[in-house]
Amino acid sequence: MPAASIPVTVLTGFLGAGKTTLLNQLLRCPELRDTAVLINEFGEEGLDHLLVERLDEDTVLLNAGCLCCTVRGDILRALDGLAARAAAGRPIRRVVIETTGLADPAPILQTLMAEPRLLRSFRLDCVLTMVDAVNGDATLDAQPEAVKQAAVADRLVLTKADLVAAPAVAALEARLRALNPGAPLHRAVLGGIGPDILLSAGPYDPAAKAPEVAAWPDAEAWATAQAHHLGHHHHHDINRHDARIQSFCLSFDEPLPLEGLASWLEMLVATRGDALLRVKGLLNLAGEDQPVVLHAVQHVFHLPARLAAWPAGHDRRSRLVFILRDLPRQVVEDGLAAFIAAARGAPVAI
Ligand SMILES: Nc1nc2c(ncn2[C@@H]2O[C@H](COP(=O)(O)OP(=O)(O)OP(=O)(O)O)[C@@H](O)[C@H]2O)c(=O)[nH]1
Repeated sequence: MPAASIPVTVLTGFLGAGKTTLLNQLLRCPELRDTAVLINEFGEEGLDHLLVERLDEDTVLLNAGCLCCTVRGDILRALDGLAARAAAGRPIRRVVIETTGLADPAPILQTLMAEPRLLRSFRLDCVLTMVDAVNGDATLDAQPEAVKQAAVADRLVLTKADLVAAPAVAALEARLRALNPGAPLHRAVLGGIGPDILLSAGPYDPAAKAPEVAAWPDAEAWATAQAHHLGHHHHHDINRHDARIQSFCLSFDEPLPLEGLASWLEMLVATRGDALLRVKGLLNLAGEDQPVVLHAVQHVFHLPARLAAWPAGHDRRSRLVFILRDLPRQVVEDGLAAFIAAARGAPVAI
């Protein structure tokens, strides 16, 4: 491993756990200047690249998709590009890869630990896994990738403890400690944690993990070799995520009435919160100059936030990204259209 290799942090955690919130806070710290960021989102069209506040030439978007070979190819290409820029004198002191919330982290770890040309310039430093105190317990029960994310972590960060009673937080922390006894467990409310969470973590040591966890990246290498051998490498591996999960983005040219949108979302969260893995919106609301960001995570509808301005270079259409389990797109489109039409016929209150 060359002494000058650039440390890479993998930032993971289930949908809506608070990864982008933490990243935005960390990227403001002077200690983390010269950090490049790779963002991978699930679905055809994501919004994270618009919600990460520092968007510059060192922020790279990976093609949306599950973590099959296609996305791994993107990671390789993106890291090659960063290595070339570092060699040409650009100060890149660290890389953070924000994975999709549905990502099984093993393919990324395997790529980072075993790809010879990456090892010349980069070293896997730390896997930081965020767990949401509101949904964490249910998510660990239902989603095997969330268990993997927590089990491979070097550091665990529990978020949203401000929304949950202390005994439930303590029970979830006990579960996480049992799942990954070696990883220090921190808490962060709205991304409030210092840069040391990244700076003092690495290097990643698979030998320190439970034996079956340490074996995951190798199992991954074997599976990849098989897939290539079988010529499957351009297909999504549906086992990487549940085939019942789908993602899509709806966009709207005209400003939306907050009233109709909010009543529809409240209804959806109340009746189908189980199906609503994630909703993210960047919205142009009628009567508002600033864009409004909206987040729902399963049964939790977070307080909408205003951004200071529209992201540079992007039009002002509203976009709503959905990640749903067992809820057809048509049901969502029809319900939303009906609520919007009803609200447009009525006076809009902001
Ligand atoms: N109350 C509270 N809300 C939080 C906390 N951390 C994050 N949130 C909110 O949770 C919502 C989702 O946060 P994000 O940072 O977008 O989550 P993410 O993990 O990047 O989401 P995906 O990229 O979809 O997986 C936002 O509305 C945040 O403001 C926290 O500690 N407390």
